[in-house]
Amino acid sequence: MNTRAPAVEARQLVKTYPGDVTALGGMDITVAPGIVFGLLGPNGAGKSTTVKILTTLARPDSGTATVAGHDVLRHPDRVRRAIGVVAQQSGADPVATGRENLQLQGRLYGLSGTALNRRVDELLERFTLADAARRPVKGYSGGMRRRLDVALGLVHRPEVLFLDEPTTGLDPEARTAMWEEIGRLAGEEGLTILLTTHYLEEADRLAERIAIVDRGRIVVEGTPDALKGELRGDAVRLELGEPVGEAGRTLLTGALTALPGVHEALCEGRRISVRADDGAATVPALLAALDRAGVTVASATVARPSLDDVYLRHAGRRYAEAETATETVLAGGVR
Ligand SMILES: Nc1ncnc2c1ncn2[C@@H]1O[C@H](COP(=O)(O)OP(=O)(O)OP(=O)(O)O)[C@@H](O)[C@H]1O
Repeated sequence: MNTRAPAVEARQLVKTYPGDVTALGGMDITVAPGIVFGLLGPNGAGKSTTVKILTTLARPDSGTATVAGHDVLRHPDRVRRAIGVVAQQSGADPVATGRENLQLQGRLYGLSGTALNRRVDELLERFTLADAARRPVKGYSGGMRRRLDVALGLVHRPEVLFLDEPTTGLDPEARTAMWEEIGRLAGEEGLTILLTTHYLEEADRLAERIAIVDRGRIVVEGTPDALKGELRGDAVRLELGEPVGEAGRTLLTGALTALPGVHEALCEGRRISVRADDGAATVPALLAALDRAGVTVASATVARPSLDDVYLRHAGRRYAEAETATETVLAGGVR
């Protein structure tokens, strides 16, 4: 059992932005030291606001938080010494070389002389940037820039590293390389990593524990396997010929959950999600029940539970829908 104090502890963080936007509505997080903790949620869920508060860049309206044992409101300077931050936007100077960027960052943290040079060389090597070290950053690929950003966040050997959407905007190859890099970092010298992501796959792959954020709160937290394990059996998804109305929905879900081996059924618009012991074996009975109810089925698929199903269960909507809903809001200029 891990008896060390939490690396990050936030209690009931509330943050409201002008225009009555509640970004955080009582956020609680506890991150044990030495693990990769994933804050997973769609755009606008409140992940960046949480990171800003924990990294002392914003103040909560109420609530408390400690990072590496220091109170973010009372001792922001101590927190800043103990953390590394890799923000969504690169902090590197594009005109300076990779080496110069690292040297400047090191100096800001009080390193100098051979200690600084040694640390810079080590990081350039570590992030496979040694060959590009003398080239201006503006000529780097997206993946190289991101690796430099992470190296910059590590110059002063922080206890806690914040990675805000580390792979957003990277092509699939660079994303996989970054995942491998983060995986390697995780095993190192007790470093704690808090990463935010809106990629289900990223959280599943990297994080030892995941907290799902929806509308400014944690809706569920646990290991990826435990979260998926909550959902017994297979997920069966049925696409309907036409949407089902409110009244029909209750009748249908009642009829489907009465079938043997079916644990739950959720109907939203044209889609029915069913959880069943043996998905493939249950499909014929599901189709027959829907046929009896006069509902036409366009397609049926069987899958192992994914984090998307966990999100649906706890947030009450599909992950992709939550993302689209936010995009609509953004397109409307509300943000
Ligand atoms: N400076 C601001 N002024 C007004 N509203 C804001 C501001 N920053 C964030 N918000 C709003 O607060 C909510 C939470 O935003 P936040 O950026 O924390 O979410 P997020 O989960 O990090 O999303 P993203 O992945 O897009 O960064 C959203 O509704 C957002 O529009």
